[in-house]
Amino acid sequence: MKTDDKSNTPKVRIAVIGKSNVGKSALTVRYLTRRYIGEYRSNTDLLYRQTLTVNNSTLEVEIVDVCSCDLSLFPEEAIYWADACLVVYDITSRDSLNHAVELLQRVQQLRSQIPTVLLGNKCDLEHLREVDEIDGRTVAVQHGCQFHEISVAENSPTIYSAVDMVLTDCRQLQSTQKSRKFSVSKMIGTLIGSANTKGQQNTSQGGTVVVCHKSDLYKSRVLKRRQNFTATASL
Ligand SMILES: Nc1nc2c(ncn2[C@@H]2O[C@H](COP(=O)(O)OP(=O)(O)OP(=O)(O)O)[C@@H](O)[C@H]2O)c(=O)[nH]1
Repeated sequence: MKTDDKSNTPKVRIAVIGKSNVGKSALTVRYLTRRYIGEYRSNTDLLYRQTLTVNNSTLEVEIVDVCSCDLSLFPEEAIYWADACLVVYDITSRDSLNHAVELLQRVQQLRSQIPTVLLGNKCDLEHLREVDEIDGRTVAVQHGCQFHEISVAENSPTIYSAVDMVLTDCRQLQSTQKSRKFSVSKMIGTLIGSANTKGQQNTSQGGTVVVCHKSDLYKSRVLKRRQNFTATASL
């Protein structure tokens, strides 16, 4: 999570990944708009942006709905870009859980600390179930992430609580990182005789959904992460 460049509104970025047809787009649109879009076809990644109030805090939330057109391509840029990750499978497809396991392994290799939630979607289709709940839960435990079964079609309340919880986790992580950074800069400021007094404006924004391409955002985000890494390593 980061603070928006133009305001003090904290920003949280979520990547939604999973096999094709598991309901990633339906989930993203449901969470942000409370609506269910049954048929949603896209052959590109889509970035949704909306200002939300979560647990009494205003957040600018960006969600990238990662296109799964080419399953052999792991969405590395999206994972570097994100603060949290939702991995979705379809309880009526064993293959989709297997794919989710591969994704979770890659996510852990790249970003071992990133808050992650495994979601088993379409639990309204009980008669077509191929994946028992315990199987999904076991995978989640093995990969140290949260787990929920949901039905985007039936508007499970768990959709909102699960995403709100991961947003809250991101905020807490950000606060910890901020206070650590603050004490380091304060210490350096004391040493060289100038405290960091950089001012910030607070202009919170309203709530609309924006759909846009994200390639440039990814580039700057990945670059910033690499710079942060160098800075942390050198301290
Ligand atoms: N029964 C049922 N169908 C669902 C549910 N969620 C999504 N679907 C349906 O599953 C299909 C795929 O949903 P999408 O949201 O397009 O899935 P996706 O993962 O974004 O698919 P790609 O864009 O191919 O990656 C659509 O026909 C949805 O209507 C659900 O909870 N229950």
